[in-house]
Order: sequence, then structure tokens, then C-alpha cells
Amino acid sequence: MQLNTDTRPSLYTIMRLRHSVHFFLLGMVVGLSLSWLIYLGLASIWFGNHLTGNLGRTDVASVTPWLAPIVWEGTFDATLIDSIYKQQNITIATTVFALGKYTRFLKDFLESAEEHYFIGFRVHYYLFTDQPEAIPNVKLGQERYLTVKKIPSLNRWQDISMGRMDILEKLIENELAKEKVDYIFCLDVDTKFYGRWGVESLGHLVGVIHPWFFDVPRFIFTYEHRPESQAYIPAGVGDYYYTAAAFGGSLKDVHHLTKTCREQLNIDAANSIEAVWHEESHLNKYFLYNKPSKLLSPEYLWRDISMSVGQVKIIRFSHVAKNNAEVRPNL
Ligand SMILES: CC(=O)N[C@H]1[C@@H](OP(=O)(O)OP(=O)(O)OC[C@H]2O[C@@H](n3ccc(=O)[nH]c3=O)[C@H](O)[C@@H]2O)O[C@H](CO)[C@H](O)[C@@H]1O
Ligand SMILES: [Mn+2]
Repeated sequence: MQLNTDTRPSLYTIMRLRHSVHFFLLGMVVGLSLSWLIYLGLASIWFGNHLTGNLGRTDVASVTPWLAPIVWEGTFDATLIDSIYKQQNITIATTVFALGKYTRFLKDFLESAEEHYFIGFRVHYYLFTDQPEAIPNVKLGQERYLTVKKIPSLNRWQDISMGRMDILEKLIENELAKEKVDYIFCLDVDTKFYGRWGVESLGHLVGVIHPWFFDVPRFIFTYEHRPESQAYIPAGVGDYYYTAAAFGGSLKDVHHLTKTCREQLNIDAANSIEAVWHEESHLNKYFLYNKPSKLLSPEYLWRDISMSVGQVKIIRFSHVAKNNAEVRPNL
């Protein structure tokens, strides 16, 4: 009997083994490729999120010491923030006063607002004037409304400017509170929009840093320093210097602001004292003790379109050059 002592693997076995190895290697390659693709996918989501989180500026402060954001270009994602507010069906009331010769600013103000201001959102302008017939016919976009309110003019521009607090307080109380209004902004009319002013600006109480005082030390701020005035701020105190040409927030907060400033202005008037920068001084006092929940950088009220500084990468809203002696009723 002959035993089969040939222990060498048959050709067939070798072929099968090689096949398995090939299969194994192929599996490895496919597996690794898949893992790599999954890794890349996850990484892009991960780093994508981090990129959003990395928005920010190193050349300016974008948060206050009480952790309120200061809105500068490069600190927010406009598309993302629009999509968040789009779900909320909000209305933004916007007040503007144009008395005497200031009606001439209305055309540019309204036309430029229709191009840049809360585009895609419901805006209701409330326009106070002594000459409704002088209001230009500006075509408003969809879901944009304008209500004109006739009010008497006053002899002093300071009284017109300060008188806004009282009128705004009453507007909120008597009208806006009953309507579906979520936010309100109160703006000067001798201004024009040049870039996006959108929902990134919304908050409970919103102040705009004055364009002449955003990069100077506190002792330069033109707060009211006479203790006799209700707008008094002691030396060495204060966070920022805010402009009165633009402020806003929720109806409730802006009502409290306008009511408080109106009361303080009345006490000053009764004591025959007028704060150095009128209602702006009172607004600064208010913001010192009622901190804004959001601050807007001077991009949201620049000095004049022709002036540039490195920190201001985009001018969204700006005062227009005007000859005060010519447009105001008094000096
Ligand atoms: C950049 C900035 O911080 N601006 C403030 C500054 O002066 P401004 O020089 O910007 O004051 P202004 O002459 O623009 O007056 C304020 C606003 O009152 C209205 N108005 C005034 C006069 C007139 O005859 N008709 C009329 O409609 C108009 O809406 C105007 O925009 O100081 C004012 C009060 O001291 C206000 O605090 C302004 O917000
Ligand atoms: Mn002004």
C-alpha cells in the first residue's frame, strides 16, 4: 500500500490562499478608504463648526465686561443669524423725526433703509413731522409700512431732539404696545444706510457706541459732570459713550428707557438746567445704570462716509454732512 506522503499543498490550495489574501487586501483598502471618507466627513463638520466658533476680532473688543456682545463686522454669520430670526415672524418698529428743514433728509434715509435695513423682515416706520406734505414718496418693499404722525415744531433744535423721549414713550404706551411689535429702533434722520443693518443688532436693550468716542479713554467722554443735573455722572465712572442718534431694544425696555429719560429731562427743566449733550447725556446716564444687553460698534453710526479708520471695516449707517447753522431753527 502506498501512502500519500506528499504534504505539499496542492496547486488548488495555493490558488485559493492567494485569492483569500487578495480579497483580504482588497477589503482592507476598501475599509480604509471608507474610514478615511467618514473621517473627512466628520472632520469637515467638526472643523466647520469650529470655524463658525472662530468668528471674532482681535483688533477690537467684541464683548463688554458684563458679557454683552459688541457687534462688529466679522463677529457674526449673517446667513445663520437671519435664519434664526426668520422663524420668529418679528416686527421692528423704527421711529424717525423730521421737523423743519430736516425733512430734506427723509428721501435718502428711507431709500437707503429700503436697501439695507432689516431686509427680508417686517419693518414699520413711524415718522414724526410738522409737514406731512413734505414727505417724499418712497416705494416701500413687501411687509414694510410707514405711518406719519403730525406734531408741532419747536423753536429750539435742542427741544426737538430732547422732546423725542416723551413722544416715543407715549407712542409705545398708546400704540405700539397694542400692536404686534417686537423691537423698536429710534434713529436720527440726518443719516443714511450704506451697508447691512440686520437682525444681528437685535436685543433687549441696545446701545450704539458713539463714533467719536470708541477709541478714546473715559476722561474724554462728554458725560454731564455737573451734579445739579439728573444726567450727572461722577468723574472716573462710566463704561462707554453712547450716541443718542440710534438706540433700541424690546418695547418694554425702550419704554422704560424713554420714560426714565423723559422724567429726568423734566426734572432738569424744572431746575433750569440743560445737560451738556441734551438727551444724549441722559441716555448715557441711563445706560450706565441699566446696562445694554447688546452694543453696536460705530459701524452702526459712523461720523461721515468719507472718514475711515482701520477698525471700521464696513460703514452700515452714517451721519450725513450737514450745515447745522443752515438746517437748525436756532444755533
Ligand atoms: C451723533 C450724535 O450723537 N448725534 C446726537 C447729537 O447731534 P446731532 O448734531 O446729530 O443732532 P441733530 O441736529 O441731528 O438733531 C437730532 C435729531 O432731531 C431731529 N431734528 C432736529 C432739529 C430740527 O430742526 N429738526 C429735527 O427733526 C432730527 O431727527 C435729528 O436727526 O446731539 C443731539 C442732542 O444733543 C442728539 O443727541 C443726537 O442724536
Ligand atoms: Mn443727527
